[in-house]
Amino acid sequence: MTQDKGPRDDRWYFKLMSPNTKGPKFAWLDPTSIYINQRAFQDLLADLLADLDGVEFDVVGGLDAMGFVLGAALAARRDVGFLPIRKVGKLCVDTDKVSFTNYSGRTQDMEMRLPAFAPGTRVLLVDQWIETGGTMEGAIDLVTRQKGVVAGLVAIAMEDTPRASVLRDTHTVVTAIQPATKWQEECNEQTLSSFASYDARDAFPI
Ligand SMILES: O=P(O)(O)OC[C@H]1O[C@H](OP(=O)(O)OP(=O)(O)O)[C@H](O)[C@@H]1O
Repeated sequence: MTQDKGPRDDRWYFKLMSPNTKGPKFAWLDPTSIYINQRAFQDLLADLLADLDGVEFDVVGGLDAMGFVLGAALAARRDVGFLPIRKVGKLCVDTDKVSFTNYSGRTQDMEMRLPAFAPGTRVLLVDQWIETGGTMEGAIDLVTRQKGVVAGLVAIAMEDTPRASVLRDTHTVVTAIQPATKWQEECNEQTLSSFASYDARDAFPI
Protein backbone atom coordinates (compact mmCIF):
# COMPACT_ATOMS: atom_id res chain seq x y z
CA MET A 1 0.00 0.00 0.00
CA THR A 2 1.17 3.52 -0.71
CA GLN A 3 2.43 5.53 2.28
CA ASP A 4 0.67 8.65 1.04
CA LYS A 5 -2.22 8.09 -1.32
CA GLY A 6 -2.93 11.80 -1.58
CA PRO A 7 -6.09 13.48 -0.35
CA ARG A 8 -9.24 11.35 -0.41
CA ASP A 9 -10.71 13.52 -3.16
CA ASP A 10 -7.53 13.43 -5.28
CA ARG A 11 -5.94 9.99 -5.10
CA TRP A 12 -2.71 9.55 -7.04
CA TYR A 13 -4.02 6.52 -8.93
CA PHE A 14 -6.93 8.35 -10.59
CA LYS A 15 -4.54 9.80 -13.16
CA LEU A 16 -3.56 6.30 -14.33
CA MET A 17 -6.94 5.90 -16.06
CA SER A 18 -6.53 5.77 -19.82
CA PRO A 19 -8.27 7.95 -22.40
CA ASN A 20 -10.17 6.43 -25.32
CA THR A 21 -7.95 6.30 -28.42
CA LYS A 22 -10.38 4.33 -30.61
CA GLY A 23 -13.34 6.61 -31.14
CA PRO A 24 -17.01 6.93 -30.25
CA LYS A 25 -17.95 3.25 -30.49
CA PHE A 26 -15.97 2.74 -27.29
CA ALA A 27 -16.26 4.02 -23.74
CA TRP A 28 -14.63 7.41 -23.18
CA LEU A 29 -12.04 6.04 -20.76
CA ASP A 30 -10.49 2.82 -19.55
CA PRO A 31 -10.04 2.58 -15.77
CA THR A 32 -8.53 -0.93 -16.01
CA SER A 33 -5.02 0.51 -16.05
CA ILE A 34 -5.47 1.00 -12.30
CA TYR A 35 -5.60 -2.79 -11.94
CA ILE A 36 -2.27 -3.33 -13.69
CA ASN A 37 -0.17 -1.55 -11.10
CA GLN A 38 -0.16 -3.36 -7.77
CA ARG A 39 0.16 -0.22 -5.65
CA ALA A 40 -2.69 1.45 -7.47
CA PHE A 41 -4.94 -1.60 -7.24
CA GLN A 42 -4.23 -2.09 -3.53
CA ASP A 43 -4.81 1.59 -2.81
CA LEU A 44 -8.09 1.54 -4.74
CA LEU A 45 -9.30 -1.52 -2.82
CA ALA A 46 -8.26 0.03 0.50
CA ASP A 47 -10.22 3.21 -0.25
CA LEU A 48 -13.36 1.34 -1.29
CA LEU A 49 -13.17 -0.98 1.71
CA ALA A 50 -12.71 1.94 4.09
CA ASP A 51 -15.87 3.52 2.72
CA LEU A 52 -17.67 0.17 2.97
CA ASP A 53 -16.95 -0.02 6.69
CA GLY A 54 -20.30 -0.59 8.37
CA VAL A 55 -22.00 -1.80 5.17
CA GLU A 56 -23.05 -5.39 5.77
CA PHE A 57 -23.42 -7.84 2.89
CA ASP A 58 -23.44 -11.60 2.40
CA VAL A 59 -22.14 -11.82 -1.15
CA VAL A 60 -20.68 -9.56 -3.85
CA GLY A 61 -22.47 -9.51 -7.20
CA GLY A 62 -20.05 -8.51 -9.93
CA LEU A 63 -21.21 -7.18 -13.31
CA ASP A 64 -19.75 -8.63 -16.50
CA ALA A 65 -17.03 -8.03 -17.34
CA MET A 66 -14.86 -5.58 -15.47
CA GLY A 67 -17.05 -5.68 -12.38
CA PHE A 68 -15.69 -9.22 -12.01
CA VAL A 69 -12.19 -7.90 -11.35
CA LEU A 70 -13.13 -5.28 -8.79
CA GLY A 71 -15.95 -7.31 -7.23
CA ALA A 72 -13.94 -10.49 -6.77
CA ALA A 73 -11.07 -8.59 -5.17
CA LEU A 74 -13.44 -6.87 -2.71
CA ALA A 75 -15.20 -10.18 -1.95
CA ALA A 76 -11.89 -11.87 -1.17
CA ARG A 77 -10.87 -9.01 1.13
CA ARG A 78 -14.20 -9.10 2.98
CA ASP A 79 -14.26 -12.92 3.13
CA VAL A 80 -17.59 -13.34 1.32
CA GLY A 81 -18.53 -15.18 -1.86
CA PHE A 82 -18.75 -13.79 -5.37
CA LEU A 83 -21.76 -14.02 -7.69
CA PRO A 84 -21.07 -13.29 -11.39
CA ILE A 85 -23.85 -11.43 -13.21
CA ARG A 86 -23.17 -12.24 -16.82
CA LYS A 87 -23.87 -10.98 -20.29
CA VAL A 88 -26.42 -13.26 -21.92
CA GLY A 89 -25.66 -16.67 -23.38
CA LYS A 90 -22.74 -17.73 -21.19
CA LEU A 91 -24.26 -19.57 -18.24
CA CYS A 92 -25.11 -23.26 -18.79
CA VAL A 93 -27.50 -23.38 -15.80
CA ASP A 94 -31.02 -22.03 -15.21
CA THR A 95 -31.01 -18.24 -15.28
CA ASP A 96 -33.16 -15.16 -14.92
CA LYS A 97 -32.64 -12.51 -17.58
CA VAL A 98 -33.11 -8.74 -17.91
CA SER A 99 -32.73 -6.37 -20.84
CA PHE A 100 -30.95 -3.07 -20.34
CA THR A 101 -29.60 -0.20 -22.40
CA ASN A 102 -26.18 1.22 -21.54
CA TYR A 103 -24.13 4.27 -22.54
CA SER A 104 -23.66 2.93 -26.06
CA GLY A 105 -27.41 3.09 -26.69
CA ARG A 106 -27.45 -0.62 -27.44
CA THR A 107 -29.93 -2.89 -25.67
CA GLN A 108 -28.37 -6.02 -24.24
CA ASP A 109 -29.41 -8.88 -21.99
CA MET A 110 -27.81 -9.86 -18.71
CA GLU A 111 -28.31 -13.07 -16.73
CA MET A 112 -27.97 -14.36 -13.20
CA ARG A 113 -28.22 -17.97 -12.15
CA LEU A 114 -31.63 -19.06 -10.80
CA PRO A 115 -31.73 -19.59 -7.91
CA ALA A 116 -28.61 -17.74 -6.80
CA PHE A 117 -29.28 -17.18 -3.09
CA ALA A 118 -31.92 -17.47 -0.36
CA PRO A 119 -34.52 -14.70 0.03
CA GLY A 120 -33.18 -11.87 2.18
CA THR A 121 -29.56 -12.35 1.14
CA ARG A 122 -27.71 -9.01 1.15
CA VAL A 123 -25.93 -8.45 -2.17
CA LEU A 124 -23.30 -5.77 -2.76
CA LEU A 125 -23.32 -4.92 -6.48
CA VAL A 126 -19.97 -3.95 -7.98
CA ASP A 127 -19.18 -2.58 -11.40
CA GLN A 128 -16.23 -0.69 -12.75
CA TRP A 129 -18.08 2.38 -13.95
CA ILE A 130 -21.61 3.78 -13.97
CA GLU A 131 -22.57 6.15 -16.75
CA THR A 132 -26.29 6.07 -17.60
CA GLY A 133 -26.98 3.58 -14.80
CA GLY A 134 -28.75 1.21 -17.18
CA THR A 135 -26.46 -1.74 -16.49
CA MET A 136 -26.69 -1.32 -12.73
CA GLU A 137 -30.48 -0.96 -12.89
CA GLY A 138 -30.63 -4.32 -14.66
CA ALA A 139 -28.49 -5.97 -11.97
CA ILE A 140 -30.68 -4.48 -9.23
CA ASP A 141 -33.72 -6.00 -10.94
CA LEU A 142 -32.08 -9.41 -11.07
CA VAL A 143 -31.26 -9.32 -7.36
CA THR A 144 -34.64 -8.03 -6.19
CA ARG A 145 -36.57 -10.47 -8.40
CA GLN A 146 -34.96 -13.27 -6.40
CA LYS A 147 -35.93 -11.42 -3.21
CA GLY A 148 -32.37 -10.40 -2.45
CA VAL A 149 -31.56 -7.14 -0.70
CA VAL A 150 -29.26 -4.72 -2.51
CA ALA A 151 -26.82 -3.79 0.26
CA GLY A 152 -25.00 -1.17 -1.79
CA LEU A 153 -23.51 -0.20 -5.11
CA VAL A 154 -19.77 0.15 -5.72
CA ALA A 155 -17.84 1.57 -8.66
CA ILE A 156 -14.69 3.53 -9.34
CA ALA A 157 -16.95 6.37 -10.42
CA MET A 158 -20.56 7.17 -11.11
CA GLU A 159 -21.34 10.02 -13.48
CA ASP A 160 -24.01 12.51 -12.41
CA THR A 161 -26.40 11.46 -15.15
CA PRO A 162 -30.13 11.57 -14.38
CA ARG A 163 -30.68 7.84 -13.76
CA ALA A 164 -27.36 7.35 -12.01
CA SER A 165 -28.23 10.22 -9.68
CA VAL A 166 -31.45 8.41 -8.78
CA LEU A 167 -29.37 5.36 -7.87
CA ARG A 168 -27.22 7.53 -5.58
CA ASP A 169 -30.35 8.89 -3.90
CA THR A 170 -31.97 5.50 -3.39
CA HIS A 171 -29.01 3.24 -2.48
CA THR A 172 -25.87 3.18 -0.43
CA VAL A 173 -23.26 4.09 -3.04
CA VAL A 174 -19.49 3.86 -2.62
CA THR A 175 -17.29 5.30 -5.35
CA ALA A 176 -13.54 5.86 -5.42
CA ILE A 177 -14.06 9.24 -7.06
CA GLN A 178 -15.87 11.31 -4.48
CA PRO A 179 -19.05 13.24 -5.36
CA ALA A 180 -18.80 17.03 -5.71
CA THR A 181 -15.08 17.05 -6.48
CA LYS A 182 -12.94 18.19 -9.39
CA TRP A 183 -12.61 14.57 -10.52
CA GLN A 184 -16.39 14.09 -10.42
CA GLU A 185 -16.89 17.21 -12.55
CA GLU A 186 -14.35 15.93 -15.06
CA CYS A 187 -16.09 12.54 -15.18
CA ASN A 188 -19.37 14.31 -15.85
CA GLU A 189 -17.64 16.17 -18.72
CA GLN A 190 -16.13 12.85 -19.88
CA THR A 191 -12.69 14.38 -20.15
CA LEU A 192 -10.08 14.11 -17.41
CA SER A 193 -7.47 16.86 -17.17
CA SER A 194 -4.93 14.07 -16.53
CA PHE A 195 -5.42 12.87 -20.12
CA ALA A 196 -3.16 15.74 -21.26
CA SER A 197 -0.14 14.15 -19.55
CA TYR A 198 -1.27 10.51 -19.73
CA ASP A 199 1.56 8.01 -20.14
CA ALA A 200 0.65 4.30 -20.21
CA ARG A 201 4.04 3.44 -18.72
CA ASP A 202 3.01 5.05 -15.44
CA ALA A 203 0.69 2.08 -14.83
CA PHE A 204 3.24 -0.62 -15.61
CA PRO A 205 3.67 -3.19 -12.83
CA ILE A 206 6.77 -2.37 -10.86
O1 LIG B 1 -24.07 2.92 -16.72
P1 LIG B 1 -24.06 2.34 -18.11
O2 LIG B 1 -24.36 3.35 -19.17
O3 LIG B 1 -24.98 1.16 -18.17
O4 LIG B 1 -22.61 1.86 -18.43
C1 LIG B 1 -21.79 1.25 -17.50
C2 LIG B 1 -21.32 -0.09 -17.97
O5 LIG B 1 -20.50 0.07 -19.12
C3 LIG B 1 -19.20 -0.47 -18.86
O6 LIG B 1 -19.12 -1.79 -19.24
P2 LIG B 1 -19.15 -2.34 -20.73
O7 LIG B 1 -20.56 -2.63 -21.11
O8 LIG B 1 -18.42 -1.38 -21.62
O9 LIG B 1 -18.44 -3.74 -20.64
P3 LIG B 1 -17.11 -4.28 -19.95
O10 LIG B 1 -17.34 -4.27 -18.48
O11 LIG B 1 -17.04 -5.64 -20.52
O12 LIG B 1 -15.98 -3.36 -20.37
C4 LIG B 1 -19.08 -0.38 -17.35
O13 LIG B 1 -18.10 -1.23 -16.82
C5 LIG B 1 -20.47 -0.74 -16.91
O14 LIG B 1 -20.69 -2.14 -16.88
